[in-house]
Amino acid sequence: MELSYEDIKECVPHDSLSRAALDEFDSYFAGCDCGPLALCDDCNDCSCRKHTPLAYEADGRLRAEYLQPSTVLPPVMECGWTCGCKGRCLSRVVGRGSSLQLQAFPAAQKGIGLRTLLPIPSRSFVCQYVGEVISVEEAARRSEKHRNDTYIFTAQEYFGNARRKTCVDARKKGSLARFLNHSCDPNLAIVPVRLDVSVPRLCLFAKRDIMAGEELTVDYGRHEVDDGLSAAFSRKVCACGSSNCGGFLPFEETLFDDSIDEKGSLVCTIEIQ
Ligand SMILES: C[S@@+](CC[C@H](N)C(=O)[O-])C[C@H]1O[C@@H](n2cnc3c(N)ncnc32)[C@H](O)[C@@H]1O
Repeated sequence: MELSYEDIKECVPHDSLSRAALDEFDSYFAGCDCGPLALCDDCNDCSCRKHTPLAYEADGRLRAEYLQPSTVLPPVMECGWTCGCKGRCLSRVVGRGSSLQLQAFPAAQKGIGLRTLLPIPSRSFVCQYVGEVISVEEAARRSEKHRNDTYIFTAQEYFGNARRKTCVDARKKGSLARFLNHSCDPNLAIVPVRLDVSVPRLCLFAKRDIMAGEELTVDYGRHEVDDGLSAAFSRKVCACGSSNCGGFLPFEETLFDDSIDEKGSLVCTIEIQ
């Protein structure tokens, strides 16, 4: 595992991205022209809300439907710096950041893990998975190289029949979120959130109330019944300790397949309306 990394606050584009993908980092949404006191909720005429409903409750927590498995959801889009609204806007949660205190700690067989020093209410924004945004081909190359030890998270979003993959590698550049370990019964869920530009931010929200001192975990990918090939394919034994543990880290089961999302990358799949 890789302990030294450059600490960054936001994702950075990598040269492996196409010109069009690089341009997305600088192409800002028009934003709403609401006044500084606007709430930008579903009850006013905010132009941002005409595209997507407000994803948050008044206390800033994500609406429950966004954490339901297998639901088709509208994308989460927040107001950003091109918008006229300011402090009262209810659509600025990731944009405001988090005041939670997170800490890396030794997590036995899992290496380093991440825990919270404060209680976290269910559906609160916890942190962003930041790193280098790399091309699918570069993700395939890197995950082949590091196999049992990857920091790449691939979000797959489906917009009807179109699929968009966003690959974020926190190996060399990242934040404390890079220490999130896998659990088959995780307390965090990953949700792509957009503000300012169309490149999604991979954001982690609490699936339930989390106590101070608890390890923060996420599900790295798909779960399949063990086909007996785990040992032959050198899959890493999962040490999550949950009662429904699948036995092996899910993202490593098809390391020797051809497609990028089966090459050891952590995968989340989201269907968007
Ligand atoms: C994104 S890193 C997480 C941080 C890592 N533990 C570290 O020390 O840097 C992913 C790697 O952590 C380890 N890991 C994560 N969850 C695990 C689990 N449930 N059981 C065993 N190892 C795990 C695996 O080596 C995996 O490739």
